[in-house]
Amino acid sequence: MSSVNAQGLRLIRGGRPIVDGIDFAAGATGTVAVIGPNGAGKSTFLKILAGLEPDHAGTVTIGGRDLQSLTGRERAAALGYVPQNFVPHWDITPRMLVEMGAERLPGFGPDAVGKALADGELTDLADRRWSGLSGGERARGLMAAVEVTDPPVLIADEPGASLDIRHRIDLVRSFAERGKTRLVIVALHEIELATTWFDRVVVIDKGRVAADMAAGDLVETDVLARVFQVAFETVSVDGITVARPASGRPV
Ligand SMILES: Nc1ncnc2c1ncn2[C@@H]1O[C@H](COP(=O)(O)OP(=O)(O)OP(=O)(O)O)[C@@H](O)[C@H]1O
Repeated sequence: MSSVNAQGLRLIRGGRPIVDGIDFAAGATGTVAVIGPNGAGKSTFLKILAGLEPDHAGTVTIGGRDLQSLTGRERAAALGYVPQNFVPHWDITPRMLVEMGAERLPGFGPDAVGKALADGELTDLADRRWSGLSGGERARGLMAAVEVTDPPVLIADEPGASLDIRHRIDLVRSFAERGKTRLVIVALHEIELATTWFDRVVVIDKGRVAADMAAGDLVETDVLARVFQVAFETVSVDGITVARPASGRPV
């Protein structure tokens, strides 16, 4: 189990700050949704947390250890990262990808690979080439390759973007379950899913944190309308108040 602590994150690209002073701290368990408009800096923020943008300013610690000081193997044990875009360099199969995930860490055998493939409903597709898979099947393969390592910290960048509604709900449900014992940080665009299934929502706008609060508190504020420039309404679902766009009306 690992807490995450990030202080003073800043990253310049193309001569401008695309992450512009983000502080973020999370305990060893829970679910955090990262939302914000296109280009707000969500992916860049998650890449910094995953150790993939080493030229950023500021510090990131995982389990109290500076991320930059970890070896590749230690980092692989500390966190799992699901990128927004993944293009394999050769025509890999889901089984090969999951095996590569499992091989990164000791103690994982064929049983774990088979279970991860089954959990992703990929058993029948396990040996099909990547080029022959649909977008959603690829997304499930990618998730399976990270989940097989059962990382203490799971960071995922729009992992449900190409999934149909059932698989998307299955995915957020699995994040909610995982968040009981692990830390899960997910960027996504579906405000309704973010406010329904995640404990906490971080809203990023123009490289900064516009709000960072419990989902139930966020829906009572005007932050969503201000940041997204769309009117939102709240509805009560199973005793949880969630936000959804009010028929796409602009603010
Ligand atoms: N290498 C780069 N050079 C210049 N600008 C960049 C570079 N990488 C990212 N950016 C810009 O930084 C901003 C933040 O990008 P990022 O991918 O983090 O946004 P995002 O919030 O994840 O967006 P989306 O919702 O569209 O996925 C964007 O305006 C993007 O064009």
